[in-house]
Amino acid sequence: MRPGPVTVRPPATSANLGPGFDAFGLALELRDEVVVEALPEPGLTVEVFGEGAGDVPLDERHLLVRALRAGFDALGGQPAGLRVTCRNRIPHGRGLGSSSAAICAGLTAARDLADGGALVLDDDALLDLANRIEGHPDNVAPALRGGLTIAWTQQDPDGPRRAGAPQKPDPAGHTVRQPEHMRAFALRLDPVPQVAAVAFVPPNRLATEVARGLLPDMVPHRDAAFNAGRAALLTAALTAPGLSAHHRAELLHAGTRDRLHQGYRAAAMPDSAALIRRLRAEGFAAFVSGAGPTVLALTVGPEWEQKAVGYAPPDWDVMVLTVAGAGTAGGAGPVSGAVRADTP
Ligand SMILES: Nc1ncnc2c1ncn2[C@@H]1O[C@H](COP(=O)(O)OP(=O)(O)OP(=O)(O)O)[C@@H](O)[C@H]1O
Ligand SMILES: N[C@@H](CCO)C(=O)O
Repeated sequence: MRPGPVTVRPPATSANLGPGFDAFGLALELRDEVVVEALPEPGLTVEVFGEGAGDVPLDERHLLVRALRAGFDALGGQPAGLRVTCRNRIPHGRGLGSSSAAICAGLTAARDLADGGALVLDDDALLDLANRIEGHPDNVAPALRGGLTIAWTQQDPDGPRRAGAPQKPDPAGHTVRQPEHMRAFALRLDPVPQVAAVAFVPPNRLATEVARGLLPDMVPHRDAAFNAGRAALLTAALTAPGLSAHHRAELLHAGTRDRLHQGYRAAAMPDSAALIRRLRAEGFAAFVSGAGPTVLALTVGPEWEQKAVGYAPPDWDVMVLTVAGAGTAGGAGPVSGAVRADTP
């Protein structure tokens, strides 16, 4: 075990993007910064500045600490002591992937501190472990890899006893929600550089668990077929080169329609639903970010960004965010800003 400290900077993420429920995710250039140090003496110190300060627990229940513990378990052992410092910018419980950022930061820091960590927990195993803690892969995939990701789970080709993944919940309460025999995968794509996002963040929170509880067990076949087509269209609208801005904006608008989750959740976020209606009526590709209540509008240039910002309700935060080319664990795309650096 290296003492560190190591610094990791996980990006915010927006999941679903309209039709890609539990599959699509986009990494956004808004990052938390986490410093983790392994100490020779027993004990745990957690400091939180910014988002979540005074709110999240500062002990073993802290989500990032739980991810660190799960990471160290998978890597073969816990350090004697830990010091964790979080400088958070991603708002909590708003649909911008704060919980995934914490999980991915914890796992990546554990891997960076462990001797030979990347050999034991490679990028695929890291994604799978992150998904086991989060419960769905669409935020953790872009949080780890950056860019636009399409995530899915399928039967583990190596069987349920593959090394590096926890087999069951342990007494310390490290959550393992995904069935053991299922494994998470993700494909990373690069949106064209013109695409950015305007995030409208309301003052109120909506917990993902609550929003998931509003979804029905069954949906009409025609709605499933509708979303499948729009999801395919959105992938092309985000990545196909050579489209005019006007044509791309039209395709993004059509490609961000959804019938599988937003309608069922609208009553829990009526202001978000109203803002989406206004933005879409003006041609913006607007949708609920993740489980909400943040509204995201995909844009195709500075004029669109500036116009969209004007729709922000008075007491909401509004941010123009570029796509993050690099995730917590690196990424193949263009990097805006340092992603990870060992603190001297
Ligand atoms: N950086 C963090 N450190 C510790 N706990 C966190 C952190 N970020 C999120 N959490 C925990 O996760 C909760 C928010 O998770 P939740 O999944 O409801 O929202 P989200 O991740 O912000 O949104 P979404 O999953 O829809 O994108 C917080 O209330 C807090 O308990
Ligand atoms: N796909 C998840 C994302 C949560 O961030 C949901 O909408 O519940």
